[in-house]
Amino acid sequence: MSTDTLSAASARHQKPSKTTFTYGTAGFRTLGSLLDSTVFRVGVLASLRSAKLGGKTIGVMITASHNPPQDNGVKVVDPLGEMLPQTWEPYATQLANSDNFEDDVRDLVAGENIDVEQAGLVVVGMDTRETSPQLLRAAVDGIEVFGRAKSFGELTTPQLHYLVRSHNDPAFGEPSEDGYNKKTVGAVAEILRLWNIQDPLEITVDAANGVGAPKLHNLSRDPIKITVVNDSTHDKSVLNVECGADYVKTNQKLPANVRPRDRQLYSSFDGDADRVVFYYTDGSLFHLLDGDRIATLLASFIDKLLQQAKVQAKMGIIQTAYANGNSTKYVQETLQIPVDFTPTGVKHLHHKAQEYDIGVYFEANGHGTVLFSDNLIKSLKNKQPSSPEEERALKTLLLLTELINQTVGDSISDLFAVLLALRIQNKTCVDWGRDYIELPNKLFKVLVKDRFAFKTADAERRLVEPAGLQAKIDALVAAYTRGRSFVRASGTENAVRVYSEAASAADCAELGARVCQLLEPY
Ligand SMILES: CC(=O)N[C@H]1[C@@H](OP(=O)(O)O)O[C@H](CO)[C@@H](O)[C@@H]1O
Ligand SMILES: [Mg+2]
Repeated sequence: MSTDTLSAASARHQKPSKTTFTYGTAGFRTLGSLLDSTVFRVGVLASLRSAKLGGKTIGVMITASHNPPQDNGVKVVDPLGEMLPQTWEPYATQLANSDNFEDDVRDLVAGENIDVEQAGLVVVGMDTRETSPQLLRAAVDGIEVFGRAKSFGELTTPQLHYLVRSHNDPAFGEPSEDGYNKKTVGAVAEILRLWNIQDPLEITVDAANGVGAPKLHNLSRDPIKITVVNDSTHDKSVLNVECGADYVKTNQKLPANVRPRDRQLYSSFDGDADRVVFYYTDGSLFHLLDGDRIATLLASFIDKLLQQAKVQAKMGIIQTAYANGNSTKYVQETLQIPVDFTPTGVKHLHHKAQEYDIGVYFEANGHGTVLFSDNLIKSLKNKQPSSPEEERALKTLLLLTELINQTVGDSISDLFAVLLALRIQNKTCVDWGRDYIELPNKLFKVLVKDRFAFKTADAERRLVEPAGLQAKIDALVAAYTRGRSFVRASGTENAVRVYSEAASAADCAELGARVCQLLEPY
């Protein structure tokens, strides 16, 4: 180990005192001004991860997604574009907080039996935040202690995942941003051609003033026509402010600067473009089409294609406790597709989805994707169609496996998949909104002394600690028709979240407020 380099480099990235860092639902996330040492250390960890895996390419993404402009964050991406395995998360947390960094690195190297000479490439991307460029430099500094860094500058999070995967697996696509664009636009164009659709795919997207904006501009070429609003990435103070997928989903209202025409579809990305939600207005009414809707739309579209292609496949939809109760009912009773529940955070949903031939996973907030198993792709490729209809369905399915990001939720590819599903099925946004009627639901954020005191079970739907609290929630819920409420600690913010739903909006608000009151002593 080049201890001199490690100590010299780490001396340039002093850890702030009195701050504890935790690798949570989506890596480290806090004020950007506090993160220099953490990002440097994550850089070191990423190159060690690469060494551990015999030199495979690893990714580091600098972003705080939908968080406010002053925040930032960092996460590590594994070779096939998956999240860092949970067994390595404690190493990340330990190194970030270590007062004996060099010793702890040495212990990790010995404990995991890592040959640091094996450290290979780490690709790095960042969102558009003010602190991102300096944090990117800290990451590179850390990576270069043992390995090699390649910075791609501004990227969406899913583009970084794509790049990691394509560096390790050339069949996945060209390892460049241009390769990502070509793969995406190529699949869209080919699907439109198969279905003889002449008009381009058109929509207005609120890009949250984030990195999705320039990336959408790059992609907006024949046959894709996108109008981007909230695309001010130069003004660093407006990222995610009164706009973006999280704002629209949480407040259930239009973002700033979108002036909709009635019954027309609009969409919002989050700050790093891995979440997308849709909506339309009808008079004074605002209709949100969230991640639950995207899952049902794509699953039913794919199901139809499977039938047309005469292909048998095991499909499942993966949800979290935040999925609307009526979406679950619709999937189980009308679509007759099995539903699984996992804890919050795409890493959990992603793993569950891998158990199916086709695993459709979306968090209600619009973060998700559709995974196709290698076996299924192989059988789609090998199948000899016996009619033109069958052939078109088979080809469309194969192109969807190219279009839809197989590594992580991706606003851009999800956007196109949704627009294609609607267009091919001649379905309007109003039809889509009528698939099922959502139960009124509300999300609350409660500040508590210690969010880590809140421990859950049953895919986070029940509290096991603090003792006795779940029984009180159950007693409240029992009084409301179709009532449901649960409490869990956020993994990205210093708060506890409360979710409520019920048959009427008034009941939903009252139930949620009462559950929030139960948290006052904590
Ligand atoms: C209710 C909610 O939307 N929670 C979000 C949020 O996690 P929390 O652990 O709830 O803070 O951020 C995660 C990362 O983006 C996302 O995966 C998750 O769905
Ligand atoms: Mg995000």
